[in-house]
Amino acid sequence: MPFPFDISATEGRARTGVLKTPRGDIRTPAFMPVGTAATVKAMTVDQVKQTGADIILGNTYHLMLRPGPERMETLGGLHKFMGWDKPILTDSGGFQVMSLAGISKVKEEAVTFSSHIDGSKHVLSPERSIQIQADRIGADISMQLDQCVAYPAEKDAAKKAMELSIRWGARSKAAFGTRETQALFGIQQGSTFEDLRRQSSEQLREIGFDGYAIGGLAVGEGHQAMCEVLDYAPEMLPADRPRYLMGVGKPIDLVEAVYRGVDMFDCVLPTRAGRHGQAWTWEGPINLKNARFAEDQTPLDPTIDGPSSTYSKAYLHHLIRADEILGKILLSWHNIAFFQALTAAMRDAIQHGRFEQFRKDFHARHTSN
Ligand SMILES: CNc1nc2c(CCNCc3ccccc3)c3nc(N)[nH]c(=O)c3cc2[nH]1
Repeated sequence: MPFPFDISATEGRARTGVLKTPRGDIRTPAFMPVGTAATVKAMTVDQVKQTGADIILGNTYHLMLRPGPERMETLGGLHKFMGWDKPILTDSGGFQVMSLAGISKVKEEAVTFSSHIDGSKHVLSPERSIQIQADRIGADISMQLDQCVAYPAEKDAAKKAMELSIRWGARSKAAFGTRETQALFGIQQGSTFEDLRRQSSEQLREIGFDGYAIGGLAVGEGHQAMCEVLDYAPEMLPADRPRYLMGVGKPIDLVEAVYRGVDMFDCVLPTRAGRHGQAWTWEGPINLKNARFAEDQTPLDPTIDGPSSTYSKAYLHHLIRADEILGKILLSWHNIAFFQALTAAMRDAIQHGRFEQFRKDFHARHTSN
């Protein structure tokens, strides 16, 4: 029985609802902070909770290299290990292998690669990825193993990767079996080719998943090209199940993807940008390193609880300039809280039938650079 997904309101293609899991409810549209190596970088789980996040991401690739799948299970699984008792979604590791690992080889049977940490050899098959995600890490939501092609892609290469991903999707589903307290999401591929994405969607639907991700985007195509794919891709997927756009994105990407029917997001941007002094605001990103903040006593955002409303830009400017650890902590915390405030505002707008107005106001106020 898949997790109940109750859509409480829609406006055009945008939806708002709740994905109910044994470890807690996930309010959608949802932004999922990324916790690569069993930590949302520079934040305690309590701080992550305070931002309003309902779910975080774990990463099979990183965790299988360190501390290792079997040790993770010995230690009671990721929730216990890191002290996060709400839902965790893990990616299957294939994307990270292609972007992080040393030499890697993709075969029908599995991906083989050498660790970027110590060069050790590893094998990731659909079956092994499911075992690591669902049984060793204990993820509430696991992702099928897939192959994401770079952008731009030749249509033939995109077709081959999409068809391999479908075969791996079927093997992932078979390995996952039927579970009462855990879910498995399929991943749509097909690069920027509408017919490939349609073929992928139809075959994913036949296999049957608890939720469906849109993969193969945020790989360098840019906002415009991504939106052109999102003009059709989300609605090729079942309307009654969650749609997760992987690796996205900037605030403007979230607004435009929600407008086109996406429910769930993950991105390293809030924490990564925070560590480099960038703070996200309703007017767009600002960099606290900039001298113009040296005597600015206003807070980042008085409407957001926590560091966003309790510290001056001048203080944050000082911390970042001094490369103080606290600067990375406070800006990561603010950015995650801002992304939660953004998704909360979109949920509220859709619930009250004013998302169109929200989207217009957002564009008027936000200058993305
Ligand atoms: C940034 N752009 C982007 N990211 C993509 C990802 C990874 C999503 N983030 C997962 C993560 C988990 C923990 C720690 C860090 C990251 C994808 N994952 C899969 N499986 N397939 C994709 O097509 C795919 C496409 C992507 N584009």
